[in-house]
Amino acid sequence: MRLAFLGPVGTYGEQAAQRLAGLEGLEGVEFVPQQGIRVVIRALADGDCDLAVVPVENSVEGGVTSCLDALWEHPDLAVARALVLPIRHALVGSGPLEGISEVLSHPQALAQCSLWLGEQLPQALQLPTSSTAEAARLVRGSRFRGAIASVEAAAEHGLQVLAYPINDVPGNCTRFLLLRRGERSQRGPYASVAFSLHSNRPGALLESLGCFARQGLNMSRIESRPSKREMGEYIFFVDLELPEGAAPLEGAIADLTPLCEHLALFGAYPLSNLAVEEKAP
Ligand SMILES: O=C(O)C(=O)Cc1ccccc1
Repeated sequence: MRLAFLGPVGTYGEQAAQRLAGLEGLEGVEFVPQQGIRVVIRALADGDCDLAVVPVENSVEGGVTSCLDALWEHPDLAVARALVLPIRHALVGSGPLEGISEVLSHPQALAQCSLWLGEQLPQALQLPTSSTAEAARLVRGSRFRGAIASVEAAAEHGLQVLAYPINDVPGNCTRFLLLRRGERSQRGPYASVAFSLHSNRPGALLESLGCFARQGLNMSRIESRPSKREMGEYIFFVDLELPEGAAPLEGAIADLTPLCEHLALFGAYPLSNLAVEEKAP
């Protein structure tokens, strides 16, 4: 079984992929690194891989737009499982810290360490890369370039840890999704849906959210993305907590369908939270 993840080795995506494969009880998985989040999803959609792991939301920076857009564009893909991973960034390189004039990393990682960078390396140029581990790979052999990546990525790419932890928010964590092709399940403790509405009129969104409220479904997240067709037209992404049994979700979807131009259920799935486990004594 081939599993696509955001590579190269040493990304947070790889950590999440290994955990998610373990939680699914999969054995003999071939982990296949890809160059970007959209490429990860394409590898699954095109049948080159059987599974894919992508970041969907960060506790500090919010939704990963490329992932949300890709889910909307690929009705053939389903969410099988979710995992919340604690994210602790390090500045890695061949040192010393004072000599670093360029910092490379994934844009999310640069944003998650922006206060630290402003205080410790205010003059350093910030350069975006396709992933944190790609940044680590690129700074190898340089004394003036550093990367923001995990401690594991530093070891993987033969670099020193120059500062750790450097994320601005101590509880920084990211939710990753395990995706597969095929039917989208309606049974599981969490569900993700997205919809666009027929009409832009007073109360239209309120009416649509009422479909969840009437079934007693708690929304754990709501986010809107531009439809990209017209200014002011949106797609709403909603995560729901499902009580035992699928009936309330079926009821909500049945009520919501006539209000929507397009409605997609990405799947119902289990979620594991390693950030909570980390906090437990
Ligand atoms: O680049 C990585 O390591 C990723 O997996 C994407 C990412 C970047 C920053 C925080 C969480 C995930």
